[in-house]
Amino acid sequence: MIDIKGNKVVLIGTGAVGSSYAFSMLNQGVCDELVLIDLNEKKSMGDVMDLNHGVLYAPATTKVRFGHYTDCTDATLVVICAGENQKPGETRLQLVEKNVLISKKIVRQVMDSGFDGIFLIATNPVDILTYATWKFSGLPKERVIGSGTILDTARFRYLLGDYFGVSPTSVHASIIGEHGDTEVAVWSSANISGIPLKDYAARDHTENLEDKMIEIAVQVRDAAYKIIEAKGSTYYGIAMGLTRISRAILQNQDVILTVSALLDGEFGHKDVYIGVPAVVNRQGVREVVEIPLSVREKQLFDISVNALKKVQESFSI
Ligand SMILES: NC(=O)C1=CN([C@@H]2O[C@H](COP(=O)(O)OP(=O)(O)OC[C@H]3O[C@@H](n4cnc5c(N)ncnc54)[C@H](O)[C@@H]3O)[C@@H](O)[C@H]2O)C=CC1
Ligand SMILES: CC(=O)C(=O)O
Repeated sequence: MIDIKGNKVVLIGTGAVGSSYAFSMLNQGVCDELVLIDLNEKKSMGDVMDLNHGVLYAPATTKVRFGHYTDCTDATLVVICAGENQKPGETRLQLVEKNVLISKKIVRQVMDSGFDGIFLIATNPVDILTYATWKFSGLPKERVIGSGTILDTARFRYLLGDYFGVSPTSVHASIIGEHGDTEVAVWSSANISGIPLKDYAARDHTENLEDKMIEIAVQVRDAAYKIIEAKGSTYYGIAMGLTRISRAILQNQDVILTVSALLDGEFGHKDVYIGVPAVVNRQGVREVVEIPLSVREKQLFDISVNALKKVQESFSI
């Protein structure tokens, strides 16, 4: 059983994604203590100093410090953002070999500390890396979570909100499947405050909704490629998505988020970590929520599962 009092988070990997996550956590006052670890110790130490100089202006006093793997012993949450990122034009799946090796070393050191909390993984390809962490750690599936399609869903809701002129919080829609090229937009249940998209669009949007839907789904799928082409890597969006998941865990929120969770029969699949809506709380993933899918969406989801399983099977994880 996880200690429900402590709110200690250990972050491993303080590159662009990790340091943005640390900044976001500090700004939202989500944890009591945030420990930073990276192979590049000097960079982490610099980040610790820099972040601490902002604590005065944060909503809560988070203790930020540089640390080592022994700090994981009593951590509630270990967040892994360490590893290679994509170069322009590279897919997430092309990172798999290098990042699985890095993950193996990191997870071993975390587990050697006696860690008995929850892992949250961001390193790409995130679904495969989450599966690898689950296998390497030996922890129950509920306590190993990947960021999955949290970012893709945020991109989707942002673009739909922008198109329809409403806040993304009023858009209810999700992206499921691989965090990558085979992800699936769930149009069949997408709605704006309960109103199906086609009915909402009929009010004042004259454009062909089908064409717009295709355009938005492509924009979501290819967003990372565009950002990487423009500035080298993506980090703010995922940092805020990771903070949202961390808050759901640390504050025991029972909130439904699209994260990478292990399927155990849900959606007709087993033994694969993939982006799905799931109830997240202090125990990790409480349950996967089997939202209804159209026949076409289910076919696309199956293709996504098979794409991940193919990569999974090519490794002796
Ligand atoms: N899940 C998602 O939605 C997203 C995932 N990512 C992924 O996050 C990962 C990190 O990306 P960036 O921060 O941009 O990369 P980065 O290159 O800026 O940072 C990576 C950090 O990992 C550290 N590192 C490498 N090996 C390590 C080890 N064995 N132990 C400890 N630290 C180690 C490096 O020293 C470096 O500081 C990539 O795999 C990237 O693809 C990025 C954006 C979104
Ligand atoms: C890099 C990445 O996975 C993303 O921005 O979606």
